Amino acid sequence: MKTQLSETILDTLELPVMEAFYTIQGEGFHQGKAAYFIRLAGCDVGCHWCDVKESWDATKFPKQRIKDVVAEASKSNCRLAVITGGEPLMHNLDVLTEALQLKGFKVHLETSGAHPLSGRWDWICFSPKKFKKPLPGIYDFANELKVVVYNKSDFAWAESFAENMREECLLYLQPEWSKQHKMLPLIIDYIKDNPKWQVSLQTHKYMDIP
Ligand SMILES: C[S@@+](CC[C@H](N)C(=O)[O-])C[C@H]1O[C@@H](n2cnc3c(N)ncnc32)[C@H](O)[C@@H]1O
Ligand SMILES: Nc1nc2[nH]cc(C(=O)O)c2c(=O)[nH]1
Ligand code: SF4
Ligand SMILES: [Mg+2]
Repeated sequence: MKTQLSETILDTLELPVMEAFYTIQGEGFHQGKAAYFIRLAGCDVGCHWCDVKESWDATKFPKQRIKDVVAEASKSNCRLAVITGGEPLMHNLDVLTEALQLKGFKVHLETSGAHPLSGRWDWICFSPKKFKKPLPGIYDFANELKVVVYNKSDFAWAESFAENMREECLLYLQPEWSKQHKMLPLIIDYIKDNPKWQVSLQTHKYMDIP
């Protein structure tokens, strides 16, 4: 079994990092856990309600060596890394995930699934988008499906994905932040009628943390 990545690879490979920060995972199954977030730049999906549009243009952010990104992450107290973006799967994530795992991290992914899956993951949160269709390759690997609900038609759209997921995949409905007041009551009623679903709120926004 390989236990070390070659120094040459770690010295050479770079990724565009918009920001990296130590916080609490605010969403989904792991909500409430301390986690080190690595937000990779670049996204071509174009959700009009995206809460991190600054991440879309990867050229705005300098590339960082994977070695340095992992060294920074290792200074945090936790051993849970969340790779998000932007759309992280626009980049090959094999080396980043392996390097983090070799430092003892569990590595979680936040993705729209619109690009081919790379990397080895301890947890995958799949959040499909209408604006660029996901690739079906992600269906068999997702641990949670987290659908953002922006309007009423999104419930039927969410079901169309749920039926493709593995039996053990957890199902979450998350209100779009600006539509929370309108959509949360509908989500609550929907889940009471369809209890295979659970609510996911962006709890970090209530806690006013990154
Ligand atoms: C910014 S995205 C980055 C990862 C990836 N591009 C994706 O969309 O899954 C991280 C998570 O935030 C969710 N999200 C983005 N904007 C949101 C908003 N305005 N309200 C609720 N959830 C939002 C996304 O659906 C995704 O689950
Ligand atoms: N605290 C916190 N939790 C999160 N869970 C998913 C996030 C993301 O932007 O991917 C996110 C985020 O931006 N902050
Ligand atoms: S896929 Fe993710 S990062 Fe890209 S626009 Fe949509 S929510 Fe934002
Ligand atoms: Mg976020």
